[in-house]
Amino acid sequence: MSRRLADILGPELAVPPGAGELVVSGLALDSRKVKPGDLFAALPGVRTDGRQFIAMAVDNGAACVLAPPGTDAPVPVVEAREPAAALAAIAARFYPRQPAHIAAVTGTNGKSSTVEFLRQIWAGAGLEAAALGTLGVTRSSGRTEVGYTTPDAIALHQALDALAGEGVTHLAMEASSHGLKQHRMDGARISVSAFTNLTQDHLDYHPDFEDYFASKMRLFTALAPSGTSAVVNMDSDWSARVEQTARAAGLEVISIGWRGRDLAVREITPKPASQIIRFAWRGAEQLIELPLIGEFQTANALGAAAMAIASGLEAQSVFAALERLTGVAGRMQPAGMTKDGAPVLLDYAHTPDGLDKLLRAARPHTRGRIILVFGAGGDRDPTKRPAMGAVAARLADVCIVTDDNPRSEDPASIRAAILAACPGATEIGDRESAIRAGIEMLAPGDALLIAGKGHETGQIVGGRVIAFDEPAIVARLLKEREGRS
Ligand SMILES: CC(=O)N[C@H]1[C@@H](OP(=O)(O)OP(=O)(O)OC[C@H]2O[C@@H](n3ccc(=O)[nH]c3=O)[C@H](O)[C@@H]2O)O[C@H](CO)[C@@H](O)[C@@H]1O[C@H](C)C(=O)N[C@@H](C)C(=O)N[C@H](CCC(=O)O)C(=O)O
Ligand SMILES: Nc1ncnc2c1ncn2[C@@H]1O[C@H](COP(=O)(O)OP(=O)(O)OP(=O)(O)O)[C@@H](O)[C@H]1O
Ligand SMILES: N[C@H](CCC[C@H](N)C(=O)O)C(=O)O
Ligand SMILES: [Mg+2]
Repeated sequence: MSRRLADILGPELAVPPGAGELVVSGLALDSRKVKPGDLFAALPGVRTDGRQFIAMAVDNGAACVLAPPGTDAPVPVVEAREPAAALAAIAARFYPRQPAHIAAVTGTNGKSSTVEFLRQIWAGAGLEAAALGTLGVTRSSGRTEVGYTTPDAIALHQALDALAGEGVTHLAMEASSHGLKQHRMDGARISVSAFTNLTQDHLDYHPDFEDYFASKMRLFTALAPSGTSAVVNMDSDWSARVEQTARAAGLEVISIGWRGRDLAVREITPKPASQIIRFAWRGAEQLIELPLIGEFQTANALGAAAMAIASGLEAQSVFAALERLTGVAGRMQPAGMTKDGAPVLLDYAHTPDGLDKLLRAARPHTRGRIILVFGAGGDRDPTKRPAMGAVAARLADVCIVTDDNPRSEDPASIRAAILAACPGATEIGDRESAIRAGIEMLAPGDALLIAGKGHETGQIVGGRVIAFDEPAIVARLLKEREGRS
């Protein structure tokens, strides 16, 4: 695919002198991936600056460079004061097709679940639907990985174009705070947006909580067109400010949750494998049975339902669809049970609030003890480690602290930071051994929760990804236990 540079710059960027007929054959933001004829976007980064790699990009055949004003290069330079935002606009023109309806979800927790539930509701209504986020691109036919929750502008627009080309009309995507702050999805044409909740995460990347909040709010203030609907879950501490921000941006707020006005939750009754939810939709009482456990899954399912209605589906058929939802990979995922029926559940809780919600979700379903195996990621917000330890100490009966993607850090010091706030916990660094210990402890009535890895298939140690198939490991260890008894 090739395009004239002049055709992909749009009105806001000037064509460099002499580059009027220049043809660009691709886009790249990593000099190591530049191919002959590409436009190389030299973006300022956290660790370094893309401008340092212009020479490498040109050596690899870059035809032109996108960079801040005043950048020198031996090829034409497209100057942009905000090169990341400019790249998003360029990528949207280079890869012009997008699904007609794009729903975008932001918040600390619940994005992947909400977009997957929305995809299921749309698909059940006969629409060509997809979800895009941490789990990759999901279609009814299966999943392909994308590596990020919100991929970079080039990868994102390539994916949007390909999905539209395959006939996808309805896409639900995750808007991460990194993605929003780095303008990765500024070129996506959003028709409905949503906010789930806001609690601590990513304070390694965001200088403070206000910056984290403001980054999330770009979805409403900069991306969602005025007049479109924004679904706001009202049950988090930040919801009132979120609602105000959305209204000020000219969005039609649909407020949901216990404190919601459009969709007001009245009562949730947990059953062994489901929950009965009584709620009002614009004043009319509704009663449904959601075939999933955990109150947080109710919040996500109702958020998806409100977005589906905002996208044009009829409310009663959407609520009926909630009764057919299937669980999201790695979120409260049953992974087996002992022969006495003590369950093992896998979950992706990796924040203090995620753990809190997970442990509270499991409690009504557990007669005996809740045994929790968890860790915290390396090269991620270190301040969430003791906070996660404290939540675990408060709400689990037995805690086993283990490793979860130590990346470049010393795993023992990550565990130590958790253990400092989780005094009674057992420390077992090796994740498989930690799971084995949890399984060995299970008595009738107990439940084992294994948090942090969810759908992930590897343990990232240093720069290496070591295969770690948690469902298969749990199945094998349960079998071993049964073999001995
Ligand atoms: C913290 C963060 O967001 N980092 C992203 C960011 O990297 P950076 O700012 O550190 O980049 P840098 O190393 O300073 O380099 C600056 C520029 O020079 C370029 N470069 C660099 C080296 C080189 O040899 N040649 C070259 O051209 C880089 O491509 C980059 O454009 O820009 C890079 C290029 O797009 C991303 O790959 C990188 O993601 C890193 C690997 C990452 O781990 N990101 C995670 C934290 C992330 O984005 N997560 C969010 C949220 C997850 C969630 O909670 O759901 C997500 O959306 O996935
Ligand atoms: N609405 C919610 N409120 C609080 N915690 C939640 C909620 N939904 C999910 N969680 C917890 O967070 C975990 C991750 O959920 P999910 O993957 O849907 O969130 P996410 O926002 O996509 O996360 P990520 O930032 O990794 O993309 C779940 O496994 C669960 O433990
Ligand atoms: N999207 C989150 C996922 C964390 C999952 C956990 N397994 C970890 O590695 O910390 C992040 O990249 O911060
Ligand atoms: Mg996600």
